[in-house]
Amino acid sequence: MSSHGVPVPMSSSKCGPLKGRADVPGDKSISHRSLILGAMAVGETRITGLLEGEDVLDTGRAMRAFGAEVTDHGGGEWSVHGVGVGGFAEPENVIDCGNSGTGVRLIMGAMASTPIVATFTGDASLNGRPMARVTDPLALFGAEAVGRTGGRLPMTIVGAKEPVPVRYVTPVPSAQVKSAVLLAGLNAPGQTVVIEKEATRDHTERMLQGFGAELTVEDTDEGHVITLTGQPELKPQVITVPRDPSSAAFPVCAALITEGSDVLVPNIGLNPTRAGLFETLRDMGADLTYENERTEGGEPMADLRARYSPNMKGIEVPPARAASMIDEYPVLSVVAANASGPTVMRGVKELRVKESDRIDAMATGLRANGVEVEDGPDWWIVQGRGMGNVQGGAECASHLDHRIAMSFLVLGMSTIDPVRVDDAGPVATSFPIFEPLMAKLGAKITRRNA
Ligand SMILES: O=C(O)C1=C[C@@H](OP(=O)(O)O)[C@@H](O)[C@H](O)C1
Ligand SMILES: C=C(OP(=O)(O)O)C(=O)O
Repeated sequence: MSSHGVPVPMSSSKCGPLKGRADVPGDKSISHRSLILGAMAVGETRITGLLEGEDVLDTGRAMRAFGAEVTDHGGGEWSVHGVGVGGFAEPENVIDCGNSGTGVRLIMGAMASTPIVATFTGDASLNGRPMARVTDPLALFGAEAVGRTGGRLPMTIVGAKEPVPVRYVTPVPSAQVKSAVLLAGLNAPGQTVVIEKEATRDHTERMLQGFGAELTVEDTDEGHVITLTGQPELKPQVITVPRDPSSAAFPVCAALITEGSDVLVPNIGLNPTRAGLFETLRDMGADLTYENERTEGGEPMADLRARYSPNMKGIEVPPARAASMIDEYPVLSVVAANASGPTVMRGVKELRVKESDRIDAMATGLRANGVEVEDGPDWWIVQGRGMGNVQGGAECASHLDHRIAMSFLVLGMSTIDPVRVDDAGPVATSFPIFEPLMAKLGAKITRRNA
């Protein structure tokens, strides 16, 4: 569905080699956090390379509703004039976070320890996703939440009048939950502690330190212990958003399965909490190299070079790697379908509560296109058919999920018959230039009539 609610059906088919350079947009996780932390700092944060996808634009609008001045200077340059920790104003209207779990959960955290009331909603996908995972810990700060049955949006959060700091062990491996607690901890006096058993993306921790908060991270027997001292004055920052490894995944995987391809995806952050897919592809035998490796803004970076890799083998993906590639399993399953032998993915229950049930969405579409897939509550196995041997020819449902839509469009580049996607509109949430970028490399992705 486009943001206007009209489905955007597309199809993709075999094409000549993909060649050239793919400049993917800014990192979605860092873009959300730049706007939210900018709004909680005192003074003006400048942001270059912000992802101008619908998810992030919704977060920008939300920050305005809470009183920050958010200005688009054009060309990915933005500024946020923040109101300080505890300075959020009460929004006059409902906050619509669109399709974005990150947006709504982080913003709920950011306002939960301030004595204001806000009501949140989203699209049909977001309104079906679980929110108790954030409202449970936010209640410990003193915030109250009233939503629909099952802890679903629309939901009203009554911020704590006298917030208290919290010690919280995250029950699910989720950077969104961790971040919501840390952002709520900003306006609680004393130390808020979050403990996670499995490390998840650490952008909130790094950025909070960058904004001047006192935050320490320790590895202990209990897990990863993050301690934040509340009520700091956050100092505005100048931020250059790195390009998004989760978006880079699509041209990289497309190149690996399209005959003769050689694609360069420059300036990709390889923070170990995000780089699991690329390691996995290399373990499968992909011709994927890191060129020009360097460190920028404290983050490891490289240019990714992906070449057609006809002899990849299925593997058992280490479950310990799941959090570092959680958004990349759908497109990995497309590569797995073109590898030889089974690819086994375990410890991935979280895939069932994303924009769609991603195991079910991919398994159904892959099966319809001639790939054998088995699945259980927290695992799935894709039986690889060998490069170029997937039949294709079926229509796949994207279920309002950008990553499902893009994954099936990548699948169509390798199949014998074209693959159709019922609605690629959601791609605009995270990768608004996906279509022209892939076309420039040589992909055949076309819009169809509904
Ligand atoms: O914190 C973030 O920016 C994100 C965390 C992940 O979600 P979970 O924390 O729910 O796993 C990921 O799927 C999402 O795309 C972005
Ligand atoms: C899961 C995702 O996003 P979110 O949770 O922010 O909707 C994603 O981008 O793959």
